[in-house]
Amino acid sequence: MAELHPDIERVVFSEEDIAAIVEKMGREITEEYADKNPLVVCVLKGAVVVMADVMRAIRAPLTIDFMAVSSYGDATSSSGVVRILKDLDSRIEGRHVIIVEDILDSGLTLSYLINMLQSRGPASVEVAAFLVKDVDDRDCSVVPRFVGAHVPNEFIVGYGLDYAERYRNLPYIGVLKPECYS
Ligand SMILES: O=P(O)(O)OC[C@H]1O[C@H](OP(=O)(O)OP(=O)(O)O)[C@H](O)[C@@H]1O
Ligand SMILES: Nc1nc2[nH]cnc2c(=O)[nH]1
Repeated sequence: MAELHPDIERVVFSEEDIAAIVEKMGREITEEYADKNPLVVCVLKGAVVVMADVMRAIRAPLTIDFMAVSSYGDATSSSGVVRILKDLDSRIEGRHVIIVEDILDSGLTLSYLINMLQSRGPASVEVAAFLVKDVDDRDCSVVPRFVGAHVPNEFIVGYGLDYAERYRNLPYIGVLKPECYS
């Protein structure tokens, strides 16, 4: 087990928890997409870690692509104004697209992305969200087809998730000590 980072107050998902969630998501996606050759899209930067794990847990042919977006907001919330920093390399017309996200919080980022991708004529667009935060004010238009696990409404880091670009490389997911927020 990895040594606990001194800034982490509490672990929410251990490496073992994460591995089990990844396998479950991989199994579910494999069952539904075995014959569909999906395009699995990673939303950078946060989803890069879950993407690397989940794509290897999908036992079916697929291709991958990446988008980089930036949501305007402060370090712990997004505003819904999304800027595309890197678009897909692939055309998605007629393709079954699965967007892999590390976390669904307000839903603003995904809502924007889904609308944008839908306008390009894919066969389908679904979301695989590793974590879904239990919040009251979610944009209800976003309903992930695949959910890894639910988390309470608190800010978490690790396994791709950052605070001010730090902590993405922690192999577990946890809550920061209050004194670590600046
Ligand atoms: O549901 P929402 O409230 O929109 O929040 C979810 C988004 O927030 C995080 O990204 P962030 O904008 O922090 O960028 P990052 O992926 O580069 O960390 C996360 O990776 C999701 O993309
Ligand atoms: N790091 C991090 N990014 C987020 N984006 C939306 N919710 C969260 C969260 O809880 N942690």
